Amino acid sequence: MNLLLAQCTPQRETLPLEQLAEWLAQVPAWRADPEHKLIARRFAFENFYQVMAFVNAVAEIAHAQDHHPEMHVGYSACTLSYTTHAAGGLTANDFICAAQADALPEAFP
Ligand SMILES: C[C@H](O)[C@H](O)[C@H]1CNC2=NC(N)=NC(=O)C2=N1
Repeated sequence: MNLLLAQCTPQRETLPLEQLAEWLAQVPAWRADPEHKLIARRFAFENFYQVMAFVNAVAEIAHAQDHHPEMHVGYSACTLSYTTHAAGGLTANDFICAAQADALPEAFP
């Protein structure tokens, strides 16, 4: 699956470990928690204007994909985490949105 072009669909089953490893390798800046319930990445910026532009772009991805992150927003950084509530863990939807967030501009990649 091309994660950048993919569209989220309703998911109720978490991913098998093998698939998880393959997609984690495609979004290397993201970390899974030890229980593989979520993936997270910190994005760094020069100032709050850049942070909020990023937050709004991530919101557009969420609307388009109907899949929604947790966002921790600070003055010069935003940490995103994705999990699929309906599955109780990680699904394709989390990796699709992570890959699409990776494609947004970042001040300090
Ligand atoms: C019907 C709709 O697709 C679901 O409620 C979506 C909305 N956004 C969601 N976002 C996330 N992160 N997990 C979900 O299970 C989820 N479910």
